[in-house]
Amino acid sequence: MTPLLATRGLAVGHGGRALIAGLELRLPPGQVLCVLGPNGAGKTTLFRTLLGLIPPVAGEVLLAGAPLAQLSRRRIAARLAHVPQALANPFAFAALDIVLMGAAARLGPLARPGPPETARAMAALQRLGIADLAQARIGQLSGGQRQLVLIARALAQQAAALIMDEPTASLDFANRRRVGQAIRDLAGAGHGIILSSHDPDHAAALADQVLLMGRHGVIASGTVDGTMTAANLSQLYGIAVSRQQDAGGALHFR
Ligand SMILES: Nc1ncnc2c1ncn2[C@@H]1O[C@H](COP(=O)(O)OP(=O)(O)OP(=O)(O)O)[C@@H](O)[C@H]1O
Repeated sequence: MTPLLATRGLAVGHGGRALIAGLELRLPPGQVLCVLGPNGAGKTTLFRTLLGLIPPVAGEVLLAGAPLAQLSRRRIAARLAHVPQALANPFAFAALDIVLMGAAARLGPLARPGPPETARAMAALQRLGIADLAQARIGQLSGGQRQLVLIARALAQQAAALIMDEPTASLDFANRRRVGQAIRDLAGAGHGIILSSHDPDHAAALADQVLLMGRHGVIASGTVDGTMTAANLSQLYGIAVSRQQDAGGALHFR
């Protein structure tokens, strides 16, 4: 099966200098790939490269088998959506307006969203269980609600692959769980999701595959169980890490 997103010999960085090289990622439908790494390892740089916002230092990104470099912004938007961090938004947009931006991403630059786009935006809000927030101002929502609105925007874009920048950062326990469940539901519906996290426990609970991105290159990648070992995480963060598995099978790192 053609992966939704893949990389071949990808090196990412700035000004022609690679932060990380030799990335061979493969994101099939229905999978969550979590990128873990210390501050400054290059997770955001990788995501910006996968989104086509900065060029690779070497290698290439393939979207549904097609080289990203040959696709227009609109073709990229049809296949890949970005969910940024839910930072406080000073603008007085309603949640529905934000989601409409996703629904309109495939329209031409001068086209205005019409009834089909509004219906798609409402359906996305409904799917995430927040249709009642459609008219709420984004600035008045909680961090968790804002994150769900941004995921709804990506869904309204109807791209199969989603890139999420620390989607559960700064969320409380309940919202973290809610957003985590939404991510697993999306994978269950056939989306492929790449996300970053600073929480190994949460990553282990959410992901099908992980990429451990160290300051000097990839430390390991593959399944959660085989990759998230105490030794690999100790190397990744430069501190002693122990791993435990609870009775339910969930992994915990200390
Ligand atoms: N536009 C830029 N030009 C040059 N260097 C940059 C640029 N953006 C980021 N960097 C550098 O690239 C390195 C990786 O940054 P990046 O933001 O990708 O890391 P990160 O893993 O996402 O970190 P964090 O976990 O703190 O978000 C850092 O050393 C950063 O200073």
